[in-house]
Amino acid sequence: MTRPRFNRILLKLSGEALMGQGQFGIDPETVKGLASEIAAAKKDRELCVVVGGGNIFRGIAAAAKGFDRTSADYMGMLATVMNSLALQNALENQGVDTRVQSAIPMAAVSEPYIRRRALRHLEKGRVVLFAAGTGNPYFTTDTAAALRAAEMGCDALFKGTSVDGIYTADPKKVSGAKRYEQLSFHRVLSDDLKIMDAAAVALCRDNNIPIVVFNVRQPGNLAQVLAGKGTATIVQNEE
Ligand SMILES: Nc1ncnc2c1ncn2[C@@H]1O[C@H](COP(=O)(O)OP(=O)(O)OP(=O)(O)O)[C@@H](O)[C@H]1O
Ligand SMILES: O=c1ccn([C@@H]2O[C@H](COP(=O)(O)O)[C@@H](O)[C@H]2O)c(=O)[nH]1
Repeated sequence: MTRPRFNRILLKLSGEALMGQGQFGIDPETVKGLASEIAAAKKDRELCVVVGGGNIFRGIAAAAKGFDRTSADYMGMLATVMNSLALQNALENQGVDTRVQSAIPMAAVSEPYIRRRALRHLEKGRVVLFAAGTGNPYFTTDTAAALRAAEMGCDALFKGTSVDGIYTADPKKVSGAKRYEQLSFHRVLSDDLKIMDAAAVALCRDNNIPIVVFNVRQPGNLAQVLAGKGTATIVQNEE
């Protein structure tokens, strides 16, 4: 199947994509590799990025162990700021102009999120990294990615994760699960395919933003998938 070409995209990177072979945290070599793939991708399109925080802190996991959920979620959002700064640093080392905008104002380390300013950065060819998720607890960075993709008028949301698409069930738990090549938003929601939270999927559906799910931990895959090749699942509205 040939996938369409997109000119302004939002790339959502799972926090785990920054861990490398480790079980936790940020691996500088891995971040450098990701940055060079993003630098190449940037040459042909406008690009914004949202990075998750799962390599450092997940609010819901901490809440299950007795943490106050809202405090834990704020800690999770702070984790995404660290990841964004790490990626910004690696991108700038490769000569890519970037700005980090945080949904939780943090004047010493980033710009606050200002939609019109972010749009201007994109027009000037800068990569904009949106940090701190939506700025609200009880959300995820997938929802933040869908929200910012809608606000920035992105043509598509590319979700780079540790699986190469959407399966009939979680492939890490169900060995016989089958991968879909394409799917409707309706199907993702009605079959409760937990690749993204429902709020993010519904936001993309309502704003007609296709979602492309691919494995970003496989080197070189981002370029392949952006070129409409490689293994991925595309989610879009039915004709
Ligand atoms: N139907 C499905 N098809 C594919 N993957 C699925 C499905 N259901 C659940 N998953 C799981 O969804 C996960 C997607 O994780 P994702 O990258 O979104 O993590 P995240 O929480 O956004 O990132 P982070 O690491 O930043 O917290 C995969 O690891 C996969 O195991
Ligand atoms: O809008 C948001 C986004 C994120 N969080 C918290 O951050 C962590 C890490 O994000 P992931 O999407 O899991 O990578 C998340 O578990 C939440 O605790 C948030 O509260 N609001």
